[in-house]
Amino acid sequence: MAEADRRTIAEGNISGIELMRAAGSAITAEILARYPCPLAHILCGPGNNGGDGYVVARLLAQAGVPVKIWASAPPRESSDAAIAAAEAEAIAAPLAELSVEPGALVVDALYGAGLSKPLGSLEEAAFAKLHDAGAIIVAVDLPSGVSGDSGAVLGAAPTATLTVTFARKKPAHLLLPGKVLCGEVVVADIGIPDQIVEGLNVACFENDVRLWGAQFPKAAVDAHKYRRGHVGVFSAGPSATGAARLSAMAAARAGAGAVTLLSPANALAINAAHLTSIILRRSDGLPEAVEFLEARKPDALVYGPGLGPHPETGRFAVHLLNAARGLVGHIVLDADGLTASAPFAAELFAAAREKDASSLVLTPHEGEFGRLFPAIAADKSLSKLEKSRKAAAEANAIVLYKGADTVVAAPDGRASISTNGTPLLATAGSGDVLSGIVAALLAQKMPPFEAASAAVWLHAEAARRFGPGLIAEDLPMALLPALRALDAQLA
Ligand SMILES: NC(=O)C1=CN([C@@H]2O[C@H](COP(=O)(O)OP(=O)(O)OC[C@H]3O[C@@H](n4cnc5c(N)ncnc54)[C@H](OP(=O)(O)O)[C@@H]3O)[C@@H](O)[C@H]2O)[C@@H](O)CC1
Ligand SMILES: [K+]
Repeated sequence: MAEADRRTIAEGNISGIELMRAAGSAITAEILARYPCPLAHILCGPGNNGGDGYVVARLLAQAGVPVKIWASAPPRESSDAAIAAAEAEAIAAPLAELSVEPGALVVDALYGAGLSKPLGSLEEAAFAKLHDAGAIIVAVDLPSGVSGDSGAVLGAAPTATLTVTFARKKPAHLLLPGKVLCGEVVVADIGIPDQIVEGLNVACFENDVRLWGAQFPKAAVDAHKYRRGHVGVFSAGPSATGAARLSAMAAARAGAGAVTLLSPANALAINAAHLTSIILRRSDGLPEAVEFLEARKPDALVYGPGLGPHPETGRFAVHLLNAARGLVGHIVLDADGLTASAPFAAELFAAAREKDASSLVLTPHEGEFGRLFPAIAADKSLSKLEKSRKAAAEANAIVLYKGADTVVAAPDGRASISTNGTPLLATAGSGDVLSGIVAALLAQKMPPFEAASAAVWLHAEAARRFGPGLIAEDLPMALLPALRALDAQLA
C-alpha cells in the first residue's frame, strides 16, 4: 500500500498530507459513530502512522472531545507527520508516562506499515497498561507490532477492538494472529484510485465470491450427468470406509454429475450398504484403478481420506499420478494421502510436472503440511501465506493450507486467504468433505485456484448456516442452503 500511496501522490491526484488528513478523518468518523468519548488518548509514533494519529487528535478536539497525546518519539522532521502534529496544536507527553482511566478510548497510531523491527519494552509496558485498564483500542491501519505482510507479532502488540485501514485489507488483517488482534476491520476509502491499487498486480486476495464467482459452475441447459463432471473417490478397507463416503457425498452435493466410489473388494458390502446414488466399483490395486481411469476418464479424483498413513498409500499416490496422465484432469490429495506421500514427495512433485499430468490439489492441515514440506514449515521467517506459496511452487500444485485462516496458493503466486472460517469445522471428517467439494468444482471445469478457493468458502458457509451441533455427516446436506444463497447472489 505504500506503493499505492506513492503512485497516488506522484500522479498529482492528492498530496501526502491530504491522504493523511483523509485517513485521520475516516478514523475519527468511525470513532465518533461508535463510541461515547468523554476523553481520548492518542498514542503516536514517529512516522506516518503517528501522523494519522495527530490528525485524529485534531479532529476529535474539534468535535469537542478532550484528547491526550502520548508519543514514543517525535514526528520525523519535515514530514507529513510533522505537519499533522503542528496542526494538532497539542503537546505530546512521553509514552513512558502513559496513564489511562479504566475503559478509556485509546487510538493506537504508533506503528503501521513501516514497522521495521520488534517493539521494545517501552511499547510493551504501554500495552500492558492498556490491557490492565480494559481500554477500548482503535488501531490505525494495524495494531502496532503486527507485521502487515505476515500477521505475526514483532515483540508485542495490543488487542484492538477496531482497526481502520485504508484502500484494501493487508494480509495481516486476515492471517493469524493478526486477524484476532485487529478486532473488527473497517476499510476506509481515502481517495486512492482503484486503478492504482489494481495496477500494483496484487496477487493475494480475500477469499470471497468476488474472487471466483464468475467461474463458479452453472448447470447448462443441455447438461447430462457426465457433462456435469465425474468424480472418483478411493475408499479404504472395511474398517475405515466412512471418510471416502463423506468425500463422495460432498462431491455429489457440490454438483458433480456422477461420483464413483472405488472400493477394495473386502469393503464393497459395507460401502454398498451406505450408498444409493453413488456408483460403487471394485478397485483393489493399481491395475483395477487404471482400468477405471481408462474406461471412464473421470474429471477428478480424491485420494487419501481414511487410507492410512502407510508407505503403500504414498507409493500408490505417485503411481496414480503417473497413471492418470492424459486421462484425469485433476487429483485432490488429502489426509493420509498427504502424510503417506511425504517420503515420496520428490517423485510426487516430479510427476506433477510431467506433460499432460493431472493438476494436483494438496489439502494439508498444519501437521500434514509439516510432513510434506518440512523445510518450508520449519522456516520461522515465513508467514503462512509465504509458506503456502513456496509449497505450491515446489509441488507445482494448488496448496490449500487449512486452518482458521485457510490459505489457497497457486504455483503462479496467486493466493487467497479465508475470512469466513468457523470453529464449527473443527470436527472429524470435515476435511474429507472439503476434498469432495474441491473435486466436484474441478470436475465441473472450474479452474483449480478458483475451485479450491470456492470450496473453502462454501464449506465454511455451509457450516455457519448449519450452526452448533454440526458433524461432518451434516455438511454435504448443509451445502444446499449455502449453494442456494450463492446461486441467488450470482444470478
Ligand atoms: N498506505 C496508505 O494508504 C496510507 C498510509 N498512511 C499511514 O502511513 C503509515 C505508514 O507510515 P510509515 O511508512 O511512515 O511507517 P510507520 O508505520 O509510521 O512507522 C515508521 C516509523 O516508525 C519507526 N519504527 C518502525 N518500527 C519501529 C519499532 N519497532 N520501534 C521503534 N520505531 C519503529 C520507523 O523507524 P525506522 O525504521 O526508520 O528506524 C519510522 O520512524 C500507514 O500504516 C498508515 O497509517 C496514511 O497516512 C495515508 C494513507
Ligand atoms: K497502529
